[in-house]
Amino acid sequence: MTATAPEIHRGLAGVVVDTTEISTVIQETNSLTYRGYPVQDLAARRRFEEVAYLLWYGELPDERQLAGFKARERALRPLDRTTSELLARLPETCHPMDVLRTAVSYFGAEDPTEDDDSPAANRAKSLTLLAKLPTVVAADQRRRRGLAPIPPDPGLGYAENFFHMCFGSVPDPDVVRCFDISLTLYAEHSFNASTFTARVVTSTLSDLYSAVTAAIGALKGPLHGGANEAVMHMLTEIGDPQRAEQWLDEALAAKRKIMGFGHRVYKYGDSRVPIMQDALDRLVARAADPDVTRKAALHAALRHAMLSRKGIHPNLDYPAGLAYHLMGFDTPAFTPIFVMSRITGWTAHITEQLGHNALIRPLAAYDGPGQRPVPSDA
Ligand SMILES: CC(=O)SCCNC(=O)CCNC(=O)[C@H](O)C(C)(C)COP(=O)(O)OP(=O)(O)OC[C@H]1O[C@@H](n2cnc3c(N)ncnc32)[C@H](O)[C@@H]1OP(=O)(O)O
Ligand SMILES: O=C([O-])CC(=O)C(=O)O
Repeated sequence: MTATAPEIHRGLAGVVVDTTEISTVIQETNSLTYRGYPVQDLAARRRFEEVAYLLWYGELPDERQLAGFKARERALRPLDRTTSELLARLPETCHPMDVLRTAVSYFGAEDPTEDDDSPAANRAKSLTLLAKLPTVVAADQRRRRGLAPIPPDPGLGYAENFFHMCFGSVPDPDVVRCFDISLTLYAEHSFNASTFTARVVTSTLSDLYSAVTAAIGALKGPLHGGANEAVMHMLTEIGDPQRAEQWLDEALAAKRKIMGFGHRVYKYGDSRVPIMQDALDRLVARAADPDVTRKAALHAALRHAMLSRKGIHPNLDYPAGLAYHLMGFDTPAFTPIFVMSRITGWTAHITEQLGHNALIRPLAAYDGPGQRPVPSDA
């Protein structure tokens, strides 16, 4: 009797591995919902802190709950001296995602409750990370510019405080709003590679910091979160809107992946792109600067060329990359900013995984050499 060959799903494409209550893409409407709420409505009507609360607690906060949540987050923002000194010792040649990964690993090492995986302990750790990660990202960007860190301001909201810690000032509310929208859009996306990584680590009953450290590693790659930074490098390489089509033809002929395009789940366009593109258009319009207009024209030209050549739509990283550039952030900080937002989704999934845990351990079809004798020593 011949055994039937197992069906292989490379990259787990199309495989449903578990249930989740946190978010879903509704294919019929091409809409993403967090805990049932359409993300475009959350982005339009709520601030990122409220979205974080929703992802963790399952419901939007009332006024009192939001005030308490904000106060706790603001109080946790400062880094202690040891952490600041440790991070300042990391080589500036390393990627800022390495700094973030090291920071989270260190937060775990110094937390005496690291192995307490009760919901209350994990909620406290999640809030600590949400509060401290922007402080790490901002200090690291300033260090690379040869500038001293700026301490967090507990009087400012999450988005405003990040600008303050990066630049020593808060831009006008339109810019802050565009940034806040990007944080809402980046917060959660079901079983993407980094979230799944966090769930795999959690499924072994390892601790939250280990799961987040691993997730940061997964997000860093250019096929995932690293694409927002890669988009900016690509636009810089192309340089001129007139070159977009020729550059694309050559890149496709060389079998290059075009950064910020394509998606495992969305085949007819990422539901988050219209909202982020709208925010980007607002940033371009308010800049009223020929250089910004040229960058926006190049961005649009490449989008049109990619759609006409390959029929492939942009993903969220495409408009977010240029938007972060126009907000003044250094390109290597783009993926760390993604982490500042996605920490909410990752930790919501860690809690959910622990709530009905099953060790994640798939099978592989072996196609190596058949069994053979070990040769005797030479
Ligand atoms: C927030 C996020 O993480 S969103 C994703 C960010 N990543 C990127 O922008 C990186 C560029 N994009 C890609 O590499 C891919 O589209 C991925 C990794 C996102 C999705 O990949 P998959 O679901 O595995 O799709 P797959 O790679 O099989 O693509 C299907 C076809 O479209 C092509 N394709 C998909 N995306 C691209 C792209 N960006 N550039 C060129 N061709 C592409 C593939 O080459 C493939 O063509 P083929 O059938 O002729 O071989
Ligand atoms: O879902 C994915 O595969 C990637 C993505 O868009 C995200 O993580 O936001």
